[in-house]
Amino acid sequence: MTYKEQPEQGEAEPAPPNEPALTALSLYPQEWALFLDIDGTLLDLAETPEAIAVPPSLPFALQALSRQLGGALALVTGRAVAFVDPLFAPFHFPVAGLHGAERRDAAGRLRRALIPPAFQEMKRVIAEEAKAWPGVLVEDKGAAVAVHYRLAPEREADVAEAMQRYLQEAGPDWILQHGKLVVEICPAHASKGHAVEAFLSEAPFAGRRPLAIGDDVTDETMFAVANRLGGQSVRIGTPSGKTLARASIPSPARLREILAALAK
Ligand SMILES: O=P(O)(O)OC[C@H]1O[C@H](O[C@H]2O[C@H](CO)[C@@H](O)[C@H](O)[C@H]2O)[C@H](O)[C@@H](O)[C@@H]1O
Ligand SMILES: [Mg+2]
Repeated sequence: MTYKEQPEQGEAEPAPPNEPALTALSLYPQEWALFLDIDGTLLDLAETPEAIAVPPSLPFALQALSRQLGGALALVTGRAVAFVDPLFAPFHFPVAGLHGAERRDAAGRLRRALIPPAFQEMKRVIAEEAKAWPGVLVEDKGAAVAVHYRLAPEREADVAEAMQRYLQEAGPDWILQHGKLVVEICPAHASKGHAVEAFLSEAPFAGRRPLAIGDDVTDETMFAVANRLGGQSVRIGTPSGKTLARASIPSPARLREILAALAK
C-alpha cells in the first residue's frame, strides 16, 4: 500500500504555535504526554479510507517531538494498528488502534483484539449486502468493521439500519461506533479514554499530564480523561455537536504546522 506524498503548502517557516495547550509541550517537555488521533487530526479527511495522504515530513516531525517528550507520544486511532505503521514509517510509535480495542505499548507489546469465526463470517455477509449500495465502502479492520457512506450519503439510513441489525446478531461483546459518515462495529471494550489511561500507567507516559488531540466523537472519551487528569484537550475543526475539548485548532494542516514548529 503506498500513500500519496502530500508536500505541505509552500516553503514558508510555519507560524509559531499560538495555542497555549501546545506551547506547554515546548516549555515543559518533561511534564507532558501527547496523544494524537490520526484521521481528521494529523491527516486531512479524504473521500475514501485508502485515499489519505501523509505529508513526507510528518513522521519525522512526530519522531522529533517524541524524542523531546522522552518517548511520551502515542497515536490513538480507529484504524487497525497494522494499518498505522506503514503510514508513519520508518517509525513505530506507541499506538492504540480500533478506538482503543488493541494497543502496542512503548515497549512494543501488542495487545490484540480477538476475531471470533462468527465475526469473520458476519463481516463477509456485511460486505455482500453492501454490494447493493453503490458507493458504500466496507472497511475490514480485523476485530472491527466499518461501513462508509461518504460517497453515498443517501444510504445513511440503510447503513445505520443494517449495522444495528448486525450488532444484535454479534451480541454483547460488540458495540456500534458512529463517526464521520461511517458506522462501525467494534469490540465492546474499545475506548480511547481507557487506552490513554493504560498508556499513562506505563513508562514513559506515567506521571505526565495528558494532552489529547482529536476531531471526532470517538475522541471525546480521551478528552474526558485528559481534562480529569489536569491535562489539556484540543478538538480539530468545528465539532458537529457539544465537545469536552477545552481548546481548538482549525485544521489538520494547522496542527501539522504547529507540531513542525515544536519539533524544531
Ligand atoms: O480515530 P481516527 O484516527 O480519526 O480514525 C477514524 C476513522 O478514520 C477513517 O475514516 C474517516 O477517514 C476517512 C479518510 O479520510 C474518510 O474517508 C471517512 O469518511 C472517515 O470516517 C477510517 O477509515 C476508519 O476506520 C476510522 O475509524
Ligand atoms: Mg479522527
